[in-house]
Amino acid sequence: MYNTDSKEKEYSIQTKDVHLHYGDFHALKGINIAMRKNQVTAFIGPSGCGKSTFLRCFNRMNDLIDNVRIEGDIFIDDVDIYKTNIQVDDLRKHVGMVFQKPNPFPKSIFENVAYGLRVNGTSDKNFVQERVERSLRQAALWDEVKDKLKKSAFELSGGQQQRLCIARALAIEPSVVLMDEPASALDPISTAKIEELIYELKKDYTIVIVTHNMQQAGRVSDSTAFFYLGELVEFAKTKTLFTSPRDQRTQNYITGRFG
Ligand SMILES: Nc1ncnc2c1ncn2[C@@H]1O[C@H](COP(=O)(O)OP(=O)(O)OP(=O)(O)O)[C@@H](O)[C@H]1O
Repeated sequence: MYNTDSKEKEYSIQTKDVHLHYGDFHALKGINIAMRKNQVTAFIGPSGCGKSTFLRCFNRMNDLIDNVRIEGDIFIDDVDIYKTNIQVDDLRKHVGMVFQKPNPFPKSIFENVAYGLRVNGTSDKNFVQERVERSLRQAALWDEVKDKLKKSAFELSGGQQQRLCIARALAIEPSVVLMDEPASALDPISTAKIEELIYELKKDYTIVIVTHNMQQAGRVSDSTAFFYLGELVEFAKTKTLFTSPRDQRTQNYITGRFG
């Protein structure tokens, strides 16, 4: 159903006039954006401006919240994910997510990565083995864990656990990976590893990352979107947005005048 042919497609995520209300509160106000395939897009903006809310729209995580109303269109690889009759489970196989705090399951390292494959009914042992290894390599964790795959995921450090969660997201071969402040709970060395990893992963995936850290946005992203009070104020190539923003509000934010 999803069109992921890289030759044909320029954009992986496109939204048209997206509004989101939490009850009476208007959290997203008419967001239009087109995010390129195999690029990293960063969402920045002061606390409460709607970055995570917008990110959660892309895998329909907001559906779980009471009183949410979403209007507009969100296309992921050409499928309108709110209007087409799709299974949310299928969408989430296509759009993986990594959260702020590492959240491994109380299982072994191996089983954490194999989890999505097992849920999808994959039982071929060799296939699972290969996919787990490949995902751990992609997440730059294989060398650190290859001799202890049967150990509990909780025995890993916080930074390793986060890379394990990235491997778990990659194992089911999504097209898009959403990351909500993936390094904010980590020390500088682990943060650097996650940033390198994000840079590597864009060869194979489209990545959207929410970050409070403007230096991080500058290091890892190709394009940056600045949000303010539920509006998308400015979206541009990262270098352009940080060196010559068009909007005064962006200028104020990146120079530390608020937020
Ligand atoms: N489940 C919810 N119910 C009601 N309001 C919510 C809910 N989740 C978020 N909001 C409100 O929507 C607005 C946007 O929140 P959101 O978490 O998307 O912002 P954010 O930019 O990601 O903030 P932060 O950087 O602090 O994580 C905020 O005013 C928040 O209080």
